[in-house]
Amino acid sequence: MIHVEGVSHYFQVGKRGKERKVPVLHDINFSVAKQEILAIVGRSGSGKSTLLNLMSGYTKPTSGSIEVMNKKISEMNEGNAAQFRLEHYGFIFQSFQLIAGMTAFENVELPLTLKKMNTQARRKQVQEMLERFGIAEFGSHYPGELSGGQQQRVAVARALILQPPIILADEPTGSLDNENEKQLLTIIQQLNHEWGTTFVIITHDEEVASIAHRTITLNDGRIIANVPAHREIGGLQS
Ligand SMILES: Nc1ncnc2c1ncn2[C@@H]1O[C@H](COP(=O)(O)OP(=O)(O)OP(=O)(O)O)[C@@H](O)[C@H]1O
Repeated sequence: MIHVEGVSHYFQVGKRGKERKVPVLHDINFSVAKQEILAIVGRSGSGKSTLLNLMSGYTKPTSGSIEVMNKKISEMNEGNAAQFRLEHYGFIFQSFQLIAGMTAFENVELPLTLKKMNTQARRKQVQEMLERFGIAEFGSHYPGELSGGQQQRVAVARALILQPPIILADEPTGSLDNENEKQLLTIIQQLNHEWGTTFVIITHDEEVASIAHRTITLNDGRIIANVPAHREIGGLQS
């Protein structure tokens, strides 16, 4: 599904004439299987978000290649990478990233509207998604009228409504309390099982890593561990 091969990356920082290179990732190699839940852990500054940006095609690696579903995203131009993201990825962030001026229903509906799906089919699909996520009664609420846990469920419903094959998540439970975190992890496991969605999740949180099929640990831009959990991909997890 995803193959990261020999990826190194540095950022150029400083004023013109005084630029210097900041190496961030060094010779990163790993693959993600279809329907796998991969957790990426590591200290602050170890390169996790940079790696996710490279996998999503927002950043081009200094060297090495990243292939996603048989396409080299690391070599795509901006337009092709944007199109690729629309068709293959859903994104979940710690900060939800909901549109404040739209209701919960409209936020979840947005990807379907952009896809020009007809109104009736759209409404039905959004309603089903809100029900599945236990937030149907809040459809008419604006994000500012929802709790953090409810907002994150809206954000996850929006990320998943087009059933993308891959979800990239950056600290998805970072703003949630224990109860909301558990609910979100249950939803992730269900969709992973039911729809075969592949998840790559950056996390500081051991609870999140506990639902993963494999955990990669980064330290100073290097993979220092790549450890499978003894849990079958595609199987229902306890
Ligand atoms: N655009 C940039 N320009 C220069 N340096 C950057 C840039 N983005 C990230 N860095 C540097 O790259 C290193 C890795 O950052 P990154 O955000 O990938 O780490 P992280 O593991 O996700 O950290 P955190 O857990 O705190 O989010 C850091 O030293 C950071 O300062």
